[in-house]
Amino acid sequence: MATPNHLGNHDHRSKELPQVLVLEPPPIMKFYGDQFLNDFQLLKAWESPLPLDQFLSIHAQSVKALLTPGRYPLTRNILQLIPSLQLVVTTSAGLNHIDLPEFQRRGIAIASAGDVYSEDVADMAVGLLINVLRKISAADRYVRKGLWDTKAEFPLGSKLCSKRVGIVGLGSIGQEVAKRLQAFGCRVMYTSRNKKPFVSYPYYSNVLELAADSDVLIICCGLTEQTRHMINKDVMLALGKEGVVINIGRGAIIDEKELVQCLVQRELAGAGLDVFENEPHVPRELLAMDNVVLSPHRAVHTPESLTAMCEHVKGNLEAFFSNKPLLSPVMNI
Ligand SMILES: O=CC(=O)O
Repeated sequence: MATPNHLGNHDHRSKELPQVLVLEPPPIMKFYGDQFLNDFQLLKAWESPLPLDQFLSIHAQSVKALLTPGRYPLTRNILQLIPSLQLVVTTSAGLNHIDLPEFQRRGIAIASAGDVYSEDVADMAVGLLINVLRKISAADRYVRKGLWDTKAEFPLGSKLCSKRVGIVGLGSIGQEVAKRLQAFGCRVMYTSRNKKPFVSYPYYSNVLELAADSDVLIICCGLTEQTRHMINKDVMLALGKEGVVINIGRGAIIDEKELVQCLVQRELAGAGLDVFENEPHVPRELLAMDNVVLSPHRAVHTPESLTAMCEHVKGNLEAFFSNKPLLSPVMNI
């Protein structure tokens, strides 16, 4: 295989292929390499010995498409260095790494993960909830530590069926969570920016009222200025001492310091967290709590979802370069 030169070019064929800038490899490339993008010339910034701004200046007037992972901040400063950019394909469902108003101002289209991950993330949300309620991780630790054979009684878990579950954000992930929990016999209700006419779950326009009527809150929305710290102390106190919080959205949707305090002071019964405010930092207090289940932001990733994402990214890039509609355009920017 040809080694890339400082421009990020890979082989002699690449000159004729549409160029796609990649500033940092997205998870699909880490797991599957980049063979699935053989029909494109990938300009890999991280393989260039040049500083990023110099690397970008070489391609600034020509490159039209950028492929990016969810964690790479796409700021006004970066966009200024790539004035020819017309499309960003992000492999994330969340868009909080993107300066959306600046994209809109520049007329740059965005294609997101769409609903490719929704089923896997919903499975994880339900898995975390059952784990917290039935203490599966704690039970595993109890057995491994050899405590079964002793007088240390393992505490009772709590039943999932008939729990009142408040879903925060009824987009495609929230809808998949709702579908699964209905099958478990839960009473599903939700809050969302708007009432969804196609579902019959009770709608709350206010998260505080939703929390007051729920046993469990599952955070499924995106992180925006409106949702940052939306799950604050008042919301957690309204959920109450028997309440459980599950977060598969973004860490900063919950006020993490207050969450820790509520758990320490037993104002909440437990939490299942796939996401954190300052990843990969996890507050130390949480590590010691048996009623908290922790996961390293992996809800979206299964071999199946990553395979689907390879196809999805390819499909979006092919659509763009052949002037067809994107598979998953972000509309409301
Ligand atoms: O968290 C992962 C994503 O937004 O896709």
